[in-house]
Amino acid sequence: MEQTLLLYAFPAFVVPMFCMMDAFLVFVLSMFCMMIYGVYDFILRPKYLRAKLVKQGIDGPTPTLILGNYPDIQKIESKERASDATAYNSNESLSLECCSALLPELSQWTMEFGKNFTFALGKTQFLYVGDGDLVREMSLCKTLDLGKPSYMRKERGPLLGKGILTTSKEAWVHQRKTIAPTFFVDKVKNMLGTMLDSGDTLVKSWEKLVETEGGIADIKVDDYVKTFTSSVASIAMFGRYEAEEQVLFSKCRDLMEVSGSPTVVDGRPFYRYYPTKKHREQWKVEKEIYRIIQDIDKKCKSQGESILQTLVDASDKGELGSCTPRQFIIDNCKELCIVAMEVPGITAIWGLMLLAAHPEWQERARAEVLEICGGQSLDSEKLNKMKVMKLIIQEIIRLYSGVGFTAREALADVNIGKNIVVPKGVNIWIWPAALHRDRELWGPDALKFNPGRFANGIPGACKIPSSFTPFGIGPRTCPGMNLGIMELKVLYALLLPKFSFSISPNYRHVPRFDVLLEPKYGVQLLVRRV
Ligand code: HEM
Repeated sequence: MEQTLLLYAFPAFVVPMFCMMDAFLVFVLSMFCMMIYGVYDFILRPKYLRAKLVKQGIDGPTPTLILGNYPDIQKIESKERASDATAYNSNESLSLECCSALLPELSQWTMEFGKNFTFALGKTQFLYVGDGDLVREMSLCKTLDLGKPSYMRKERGPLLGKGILTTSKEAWVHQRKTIAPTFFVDKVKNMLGTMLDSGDTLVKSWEKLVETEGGIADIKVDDYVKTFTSSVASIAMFGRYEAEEQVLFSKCRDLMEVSGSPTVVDGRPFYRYYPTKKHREQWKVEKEIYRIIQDIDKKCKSQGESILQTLVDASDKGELGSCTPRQFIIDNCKELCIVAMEVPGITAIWGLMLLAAHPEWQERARAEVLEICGGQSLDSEKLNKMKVMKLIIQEIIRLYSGVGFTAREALADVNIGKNIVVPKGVNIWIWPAALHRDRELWGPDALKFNPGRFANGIPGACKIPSSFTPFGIGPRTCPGMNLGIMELKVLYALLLPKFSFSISPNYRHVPRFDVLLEPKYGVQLLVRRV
């Protein structure tokens, strides 16, 4: 009897005890696994990646545990980062050196370790490629194992989402095959009419300003230029540029503004999840953009051909990766709006500043436009004949192409040329601003604005032509290149015959690198009628 009672009591008493022990064991085990994983992820893996690079002759500053080289960066930046320049003094020549002021740590490490070096931001190991020969090898590397860094999607989620700029492998191939043909030369040629109309609106508004200001207007050109690029982008994307699209592009600008520099660069891991004021603002604007694109999409269905329609058609076929069809449409649409407005916009703004600071080249370009157009309206044939303009645009994008880094992540071990194997997990950075100012590649006048250097093409200007990378490298080069160049040409060809410009005494020459390389306080010009 006693035995039977004990048998009955056994489960009632012991089972919960076992359960508690089980739960405790599971807890201890999972803590142990997490610790092991943490040690592997934060300490062993970065050490292993760094050792693999060092073994191949690529050295760099010694990282600290967990934080990597963040402490070094803070030390160097607090010493070296230039304070904002004062107003531009027209008696002095404009300094086109900006790398050591923007990211002094990269300049210092280049001096210490050579043009290629390795460093760590937290647990992420980087390979910085500043050597023209290695850039050339990279540009020949076609493997899909060179993808986009995962930190871009994590840190830039609200801004970029899962569109073409952040995806890799087969999902990227599908996005690329969908998007790139929409910017082929024949498609871009058809956008000329739109560009001329938008450019004409800009010219008329400056004419009015100059007139009301008594012959010379002090104009901050940024908003005018970005309205021009937004309207061109909008008509390509949606077939129209009306109130709703104007709100969309202005929200995209707000999102860029609140996005600032990525946290992987400023050193606060997991910071992106904190509901700070800035982050809440980003999440709010992101949602607004999502809603507006959805609304436009409903209306666009009846509008016929547009890039949005192309995205919709491709969203239910091909490899979407981790995207839902809706994300495929909306994230790509948002990315394209942002890129097509901001990058040619910022490049065109820098270009106006450079032309204003170099009246001799401004005059040559004006004379060429007047000679070729002879009072007639612009067309593609006339644009193609503008040789001086071509040189000027090449020099503008050499110095200030707007884009910060060309970034890649090795998604498997990747051979670059014959000598280097980049181990899986390493991020690669190429910095065009530094590469395009390298005296060994461009000669002693690398820091001068000299469009004439391109008179014999890129090989005549640069010792290793494939290290001229304003539009990136390899299979991921910019698909919007033709559109971007044509926008610059049209804008300058419309402005130059009407206006001459010089730099306003209120201009402050402070390049800023957040999402893109832009003029921190905008570009302010003194504009007169010719
Ligand atoms: C002067 C103007 C422009 C410049 C200097 C420029 C520059 C660049 C650069 C450097 C890249 C990175 C390439 C790489 O990672 O190797 C890029 C990518 C890209 N650009 Fe542009 N761009 C310009 C205009 C445009 C325009 C007008 C569009 C049209 C939407 C556009 C769309 C894109 C897209 C979609 C990508 C991502 C390509 C991919 O990852 O497959 N760009 N651009």
